[in-house]
Amino acid sequence: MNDRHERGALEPKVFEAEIVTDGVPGSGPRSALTKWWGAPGTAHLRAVAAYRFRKLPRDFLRLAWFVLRGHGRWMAKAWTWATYGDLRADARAARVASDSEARRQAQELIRADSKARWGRLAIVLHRCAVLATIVAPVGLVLWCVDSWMAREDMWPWLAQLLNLIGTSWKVVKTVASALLLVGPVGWIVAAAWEGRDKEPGASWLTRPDRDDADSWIDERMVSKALGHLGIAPLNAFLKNGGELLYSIPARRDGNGTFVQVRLPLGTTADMVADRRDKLAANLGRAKLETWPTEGDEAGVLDLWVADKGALAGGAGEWPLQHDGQLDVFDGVPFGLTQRGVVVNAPLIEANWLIGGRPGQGKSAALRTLLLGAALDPTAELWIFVMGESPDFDPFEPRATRYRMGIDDAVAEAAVASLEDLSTEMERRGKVLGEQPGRPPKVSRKLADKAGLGLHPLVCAIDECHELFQHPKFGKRAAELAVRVIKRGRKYGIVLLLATQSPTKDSIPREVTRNVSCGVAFSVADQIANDGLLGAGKYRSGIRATDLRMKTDRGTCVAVGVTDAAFELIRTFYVPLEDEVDMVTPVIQRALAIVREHGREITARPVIEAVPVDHLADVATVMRGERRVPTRVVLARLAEHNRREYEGWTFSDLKATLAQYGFGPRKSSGVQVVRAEDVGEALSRRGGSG
Ligand SMILES: Nc1ncnc2c1ncn2[C@@H]1O[C@H](COP(=O)(O)OP(=O)(O)OP(=O)(O)O)[C@@H](O)[C@H]1O
Repeated sequence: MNDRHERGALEPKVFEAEIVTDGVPGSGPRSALTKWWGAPGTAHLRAVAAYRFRKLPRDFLRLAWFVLRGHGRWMAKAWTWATYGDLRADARAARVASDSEARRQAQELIRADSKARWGRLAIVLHRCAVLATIVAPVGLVLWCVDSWMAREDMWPWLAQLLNLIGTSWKVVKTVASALLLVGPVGWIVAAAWEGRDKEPGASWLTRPDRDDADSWIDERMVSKALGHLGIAPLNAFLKNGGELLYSIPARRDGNGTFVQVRLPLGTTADMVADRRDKLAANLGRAKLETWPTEGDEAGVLDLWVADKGALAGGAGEWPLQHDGQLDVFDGVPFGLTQRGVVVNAPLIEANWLIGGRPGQGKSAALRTLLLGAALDPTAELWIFVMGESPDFDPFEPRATRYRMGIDDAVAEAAVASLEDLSTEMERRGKVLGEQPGRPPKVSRKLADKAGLGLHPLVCAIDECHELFQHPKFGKRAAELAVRVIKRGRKYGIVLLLATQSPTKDSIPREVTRNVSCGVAFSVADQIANDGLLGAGKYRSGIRATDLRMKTDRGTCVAVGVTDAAFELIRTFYVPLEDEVDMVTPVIQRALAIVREHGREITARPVIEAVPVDHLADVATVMRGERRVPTRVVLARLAEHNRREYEGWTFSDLKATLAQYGFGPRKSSGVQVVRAEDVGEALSRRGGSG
């Protein structure tokens, strides 16, 4: 801690002023030296050197401690080796686990190891003895000969041999005396290495490099923080000298630091995510600034830690507040991610579910998306507000459908519009099928062709839980919404839903399951969290429950908005409050853009339905079965196209089939429609048509 305080005073100062030599600025060797001295690289090196110099006494003590601890560790290792500590621990664990087989194996292994070790020692001693019995007499003889005879009188080969032995002995002596000097140094270095701090990272060497030093995060700190979470297997691993494996070492990632850690046996990422408060405290951060989530596997922890205070403050002004138009195919600027990057929220081929506690910014976020859509001259807007709220009033001139209120008429209008969207999908499907090359989905080019009616159609429903829970229209609204969400994406039809209450009773499960973009502002519990972001998100650490009411207003957790597993987004805010209305000017601009492009905004009260093909519908609801009872056919038809078939009776079905030359038949006492008859009628019609 002290390091940080001390450091501030010694922060490098870079003097940029040039020295004037002989009246010529910036010339001469003195100037070059000054420049070099003041260059950022040199200044940094000086800062590091000064920092290390100040730390010298502390480093010395630290090193001495390492040497001492290194010896301790060696002794412990030697003791473990000598007493078969590892194998004994295995045997103990097996006994505790009542695994007699494993225990027997461990004991056998101890016996076998001990035998092998003594055996090896015996072999070495034996070899030494053999060598001594050969070398000693020969050496003795040579020594005697060399003592009693002059070398000149010896046989030449013997004299040469003795010379060689003499030279070798000298070399050995020189090397030994050198080793005697170097050896202790090597020994101390090895001991210090053995006794070093085993947490990874050597950031203490270069700490002044970082201008965010007081919010320092590196592998060392992360290991320390993880080691104090109270997770038993992780603690045991670290206590036994284990080192965490960093598959991605600490690296700058936007306004924070990212690391990926492979957790040891018995520890999962969600165990860490469950102790997020502690982890945040250990890292000296607010909870919101600490994001432990599950990586590719349950045992891999992705940890992103924001720089201190980096997430405070809003996202700033919406980039399109004063100027510019937009192509919805490119997305709408929505906010800033935790990394400080602008999120271009996808609208085309996406559906949104936005939720959170009251007053946290849902409507404002929905408004931002709609403002983006409004600035695309080809986009059509339908807006339904299921409550008495003026949040979207300024959109009225730009929207082709706008209804607001708590009365049943608004719910009815919203359901009718969802029906229309369903019909519109069928029409668009047909139009697409008629285009050259049968494109699979609406593209920008097709959307621009005014005659085709394939332009982006964005339908927003605020407080949608009121609609889905409506006693009369709720069920139908849910069915239709699911259909639009599942199939609308190909046809440029987008559904945006916002709600205060994202529970399974208020929002149909299928809606939650199928929306591509989930946005959660501050939510109360796991149910609301997973209702908006998807099942299992809370468990894996993606939690909007940690967003604080009021303090984090305007900040949300979003999934599906980018390729990342989640984003923490500070949303842009286009104010619409008591006396400030920045929305209307944008809408005015949007209207001008629409006019500039020669388009018109006209209310579309009814969408022309594609003519219904009864025979084809009957064929569809046969679902490949040979015989289907007429009452089942009627039920399936109503499900398939409620508007057309809801009131149909047996007589209607019979009359319609009669037009195609067949009718229901009796089989096992019930009236059925036969697939054969339908097939024949279809082929007859195909032939005649
Ligand atoms: N991105 C933001 N940045 C700053 N302030 C915001 C942001 N979004 C919303 N607010 C503030 O929060 C207030 C409430 O926002 P909003 O009406 O969107 O909330 P809500 O969640 O829709 O509430 P309710 O559920 O009651 O409709 C706004 O009036 C504004 O003051």
